[in-house]
Amino acid sequence: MSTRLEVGPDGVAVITLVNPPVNALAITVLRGLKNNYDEAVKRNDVKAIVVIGAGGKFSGGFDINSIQDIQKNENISALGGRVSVDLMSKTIEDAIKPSVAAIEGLALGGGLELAMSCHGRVAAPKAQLGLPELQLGIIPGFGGTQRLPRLVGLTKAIEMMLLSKSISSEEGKELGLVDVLVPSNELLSTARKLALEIADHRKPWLSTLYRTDKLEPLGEAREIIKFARAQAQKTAAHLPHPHACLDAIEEGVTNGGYAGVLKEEKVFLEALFSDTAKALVHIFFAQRATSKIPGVTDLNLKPTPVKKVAVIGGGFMGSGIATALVLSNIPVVLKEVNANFLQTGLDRIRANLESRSKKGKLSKEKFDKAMSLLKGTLDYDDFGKVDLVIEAVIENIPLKQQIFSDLEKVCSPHAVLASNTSTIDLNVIGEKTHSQDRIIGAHFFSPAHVMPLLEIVRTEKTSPQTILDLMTVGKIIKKVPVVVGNCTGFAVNRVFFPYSQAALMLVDLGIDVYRIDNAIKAFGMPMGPFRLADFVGFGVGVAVGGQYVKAYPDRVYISQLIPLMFQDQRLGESNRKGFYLYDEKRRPRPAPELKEYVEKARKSANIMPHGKPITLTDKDIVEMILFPVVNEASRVLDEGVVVKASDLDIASVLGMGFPPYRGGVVIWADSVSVSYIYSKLKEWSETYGTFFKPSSFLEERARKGISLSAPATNVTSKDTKARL
Ligand SMILES: C[C@H](O)CC(=O)SCCNC(=O)CCNC(=O)[C@H](O)C(C)(C)COP(=O)(O)OP(=O)(O)OC[C@H]1O[C@@H](n2cnc3c(N)ncnc32)[C@H](O)[C@@H]1OP(=O)(O)O
Repeated sequence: MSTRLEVGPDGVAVITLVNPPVNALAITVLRGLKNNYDEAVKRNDVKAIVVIGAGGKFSGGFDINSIQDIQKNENISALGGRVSVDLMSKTIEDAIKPSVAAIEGLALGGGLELAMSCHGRVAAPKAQLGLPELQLGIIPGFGGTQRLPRLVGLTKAIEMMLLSKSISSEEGKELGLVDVLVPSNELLSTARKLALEIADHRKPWLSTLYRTDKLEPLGEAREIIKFARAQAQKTAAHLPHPHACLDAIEEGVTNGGYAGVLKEEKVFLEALFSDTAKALVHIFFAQRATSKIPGVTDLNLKPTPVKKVAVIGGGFMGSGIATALVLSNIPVVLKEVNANFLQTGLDRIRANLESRSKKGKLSKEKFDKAMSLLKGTLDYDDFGKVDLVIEAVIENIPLKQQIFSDLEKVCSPHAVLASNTSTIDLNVIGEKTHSQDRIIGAHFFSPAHVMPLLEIVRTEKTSPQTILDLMTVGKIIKKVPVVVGNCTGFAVNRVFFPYSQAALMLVDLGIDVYRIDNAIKAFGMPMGPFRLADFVGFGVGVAVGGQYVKAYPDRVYISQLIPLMFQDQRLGESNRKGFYLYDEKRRPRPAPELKEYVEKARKSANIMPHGKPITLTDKDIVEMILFPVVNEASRVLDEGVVVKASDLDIASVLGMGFPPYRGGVVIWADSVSVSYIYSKLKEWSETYGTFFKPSSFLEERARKGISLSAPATNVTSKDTKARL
């Protein structure tokens, strides 16, 4: 892990970044770069310098492992000094010899910042260029906030940074970020040539930091920054770092690039140690760790190529799943029970694709391609040729059992047989087959073509090959697959069931519905529990609630509120009447008549102490709703429903919208303190009943002072073990 220096007879020193897989700028690489530059500048046989990345990738940026080390050890020595000032500016940009970056594959974060410190940039087609640091809760820290606006203009640079949005090298060429675009095989030779031309002053020797030609005039620049601040306030009100990034940009626009670099350095270091950055860096690694499943991904198995998929059922879930598949170029056979249902399913898929086209996210060509991959059917004739079936019919056990026993007969023996059930035990679904090893859950979240999470549910009989094959398809269709065990609600729905239960109990205890939603939204959830109940629909809520009462009778709270409303044909958002009323654009407003239902429910529950509403702060509300979620998460960890705690963090963020800048439900619980959560749950369980009773796992961790995210081997629990 370092760099390589080779000086050619043409007088060009080629410095190669070598740190697979993405040539991240680890401290050794940054040191190597500095040493190579010092040597190249000193040597008489060197006229110019080219920087390139090994293995077809320029660089994925500063090493995020080092960021985590810096955060954990609270020590910035892993940065290797003042990289922005000393290496990027003084050593590279101000050198007496010019440099050219030869970019292939990707130049992200510190990688692009390195390229922008060079005096020219040559790129191969389709390289990915961007400054995605804000996604990690930090800001660009190697001069990017200054150099990018000077190369592409303020508006585009702000968009790229604030949205962490990368562009292609083709777009980079149009904008001026890339000077020359050449085929891969000409990349190095063209970069050498350009470097020599700059050295000989046949091409301009431009130091980006001192350029102003692309910057908007000061007044206009200030307006652009003001607008960006307003946007950041609207879209990310909880987050300070987008504003910090704009502060650094503004300093450079007002007082010059070098002043901007100094401001950026200060702000970058502050952001690095923020809770937001710690949480988002955790999320970065947690997301990648979901692909590492012991006993599955470490067996050297090869994924079976999935060339064609069958989806059974063209309802909302089935059509969403089929949409996700055709969007990723996988041919789909959609099966329904009659021509009418089939047409409705196909129309839904078309509508999903059209909605993307209208938003400019799908070209006409891609739309046509996706539609051409779709075939409707009423029989099993095509099923012999599919490699994967995803069943998405109604939650009816005999129906599903029949389908799976049919599938066993009509599909090839290697085909993966998946069910999108969210409540039915997969062992029961596969009971009537001899193919339990290839039966698996593919639990998509609605809308399936939009939501990024895919819970892959394995039973004790599911084979590693089947799991691997579904994980692979999940990745192809751009989902984050999280492998979980087989239990009611799997990981996400199970952990978040107490979310609505606790909220209903608080209402019966006298707290206002809308106040609860507002407090939870202020915490950072995309919607409060009552807005969510409307969104999901009361029909689903009542049915799923029944399953939980059966599965976890010791910890459910039975409120009459939703059943009372349901009886009166209030179905939630679908008929525009639930806890809220909805206009034709589905905008919610409080429902004045809700009061009567609440009063009736409270009367029937009769749990207010001395018949009087309890008093809570917003903090209490958040804790009384989310600590039971943590409690269930602790059981899920204890039972081994997820492979590791960070899987639950990712699942909570991608499946429930738990705020990523809080790191996911487990890491958040650790940040609050396990013993505090335990003590509160214990107190409430004594006052309000067993719904709040802390799990033995939580109790043990609190007693021993061990975090919830620590691996299970640290604790021996008496509780039940994995139901995998
Ligand atoms: C001072 C500076 O301004 C600060 C910075 O530069 S911060 C870093 C900014 N850069 C980024 O945010 C880019 C982060 N990386 C990515 O977006 C993606 O990994 C990528 C687009 C580079 C590649 O994506 P993809 O091909 O899907 O592979 P992906 O699985 O994500 O990554 C491959 C491996 O590289 C690692 N990796 C990627 N970028 C890395 C980085 N900057 N540092 C350390 N490791 C990195 C991943 O952790 C993963 O490791 P694993 O195989 O052990 O799990």
